[in-house]
This record gives sequence, C-alpha cells and structure tokens, in this order.
Amino acid sequence: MTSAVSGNSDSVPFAGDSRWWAAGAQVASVARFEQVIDALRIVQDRVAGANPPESELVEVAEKLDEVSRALAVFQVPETKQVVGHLDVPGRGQSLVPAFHVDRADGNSVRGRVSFSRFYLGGGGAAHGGAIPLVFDEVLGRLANVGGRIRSRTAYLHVNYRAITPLDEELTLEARFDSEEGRKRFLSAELRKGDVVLADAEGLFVALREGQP
Ligand SMILES: CCCCCCCC(=O)SCCNC(=O)CCNC(=O)[C@H](O)C(C)(C)COP(=O)(O)OP(=O)(O)OC[C@H]1O[C@@H](n2cnc3c(N)ncnc32)[C@H](O)[C@@H]1OP(=O)(O)O
Repeated sequence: MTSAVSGNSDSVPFAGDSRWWAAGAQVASVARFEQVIDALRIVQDRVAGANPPESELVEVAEKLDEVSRALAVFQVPETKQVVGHLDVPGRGQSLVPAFHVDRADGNSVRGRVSFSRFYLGGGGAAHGGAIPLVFDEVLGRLANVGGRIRSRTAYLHVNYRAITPLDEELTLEARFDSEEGRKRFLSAELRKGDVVLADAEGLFVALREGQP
C-alpha cells in the first residue's frame, strides 16, 4: 500500500509542502522513508568524521555501492520524488539540517536546529554555507504559507555574528516582515541561548504565471 506524501494545506505553516513543488507523489511508507533518511544522515556524519584503515575503507565503499545499486532501479522523475515532500522535520532530505518547529503561524515560526559533524566547516564551527541553507529553507517556506502564490529567493543576506557550534541545539526564529506587490521581505536569527550566532534577511519574489 502506498500513501500520499503531501496532502496538508500550505495554509498550515510547516505542515506539508504539497503545493510547493509537486503534489501527488506517493511513497510506500513515510515511516520507512524517514528511517532511510535518518540512516543516511548518520552515514554522512560518520563519513565526515572518520579516518579508518584502508581495509575498512574498501569494505565501506563496497557496501555503499551496494546501496546505490539497490536504489538505481527505482529512480523517478522530480514530480514523483519523495525527498523534499515528506511531512517530517527536514522534509525527508539530507541536504539541510532538519528544522524542528515549536511554534508557527502565518507570519512567524520558531524552532530548533542542530548542525552535526557533516556540516563542519573548520575549527569546530559549522560551515558558512550550511547556515544559509537553513535560513533559505525556513524563510522560503514561511514566504509561501497562507495560500500565497509560490515565490523564490531573490536574495538572502546572512550576517555571521559568532561561531556556530556543532551538535548543540540552537533556536531559529523567523518572521514575515512586509510585502510590496510581488516582493516579500523576511528575516530570521539563529541563536544559542540568548546569543545571536547569525541573522538573515531575504527577499522572496512571487512567481508570475508560467515562471519555473
Ligand atoms: C519547500 C521549499 C522550501 C525551500 C524554499 C527555498 C526557496 C529557494 O531557494 S528558490 C531557489 C533559489 N532562487 C532562485 O532560483 C531564483 C532565481 N531567480 C529568479 O527566478 C528570478 O530572478 C526571480 C523570480 C527571483 C525574480 O525575477 P522576476 O520574476 O523576473 O522579477 P522582476 O520582475 O525582475 O523583479 C520583481 C521585483 O523584485 C525586485 N528584485 C528581483 N530580484 C532582486 C534582487 N536580487 N535584489 C533586489 N530586488 C530584486 C525587482 O527589482 C522588482 O522590484 P520592483 O517591483 O520594485 O521593480
């Protein structure tokens, strides 16, 4: 039996993205797919942090090849893709650290995020590219809630205020600041306790009919 991946209205902030990319994708089991993504995230972290002997590397490479061969025959077009559409923290993809929503309405959202070993830049700090990933994910979703026409990021300005540590629960708060015609202005802060680690300001432009 398959179940619909999407199906929640995007008027409910951060509960489903049915209208964002493509509706109608089916998945054999949401729970099983989530399990696969969780395992993949752990593999990413373990690979990033490992320095094993060569014999172990040969074995690991073979196992990873086996996994990719198993999935090769099940590749589907974007409209049927599951990753990015699951109604779970992180939307079932492993690119962006999963954002866990604590509170949300049509104009703001507050939640938690943690950067694991995979997102290390150097010197114990999260990579400077990983932080905008999270801001784009959260602001991009908030820009489109409330039944609004789909928009895309036109710019995203990020200020790095302090080192973002790995493996710590951080809070992220974002808000929809204003709207001028097709332009939507949003902002956000990433904090550890009361300390602002980074803040962002983005412009999201509502797409015209036929714009990809
Ligand atoms: C569930 C998913 C969650 C994750 C969501 C993530 C969201 C994303 O990352 S989307 C992917 C990244 N973004 C993109 O690929 C967008 C690529 N760019 C584009 O497609 C286009 O440039 C687009 C749509 C942003 C704007 O193009 P277009 O529709 O032609 O707008 P255009 O008519 O030029 O501009 C509209 C207004 O916006 C302003 N504007 C557009 N771009 C910018 C910019 N970079 N800076 C300042 N102003 C801008 C224009 O000046 C204009 O203002 P005004 O109306 O006052 O004259």
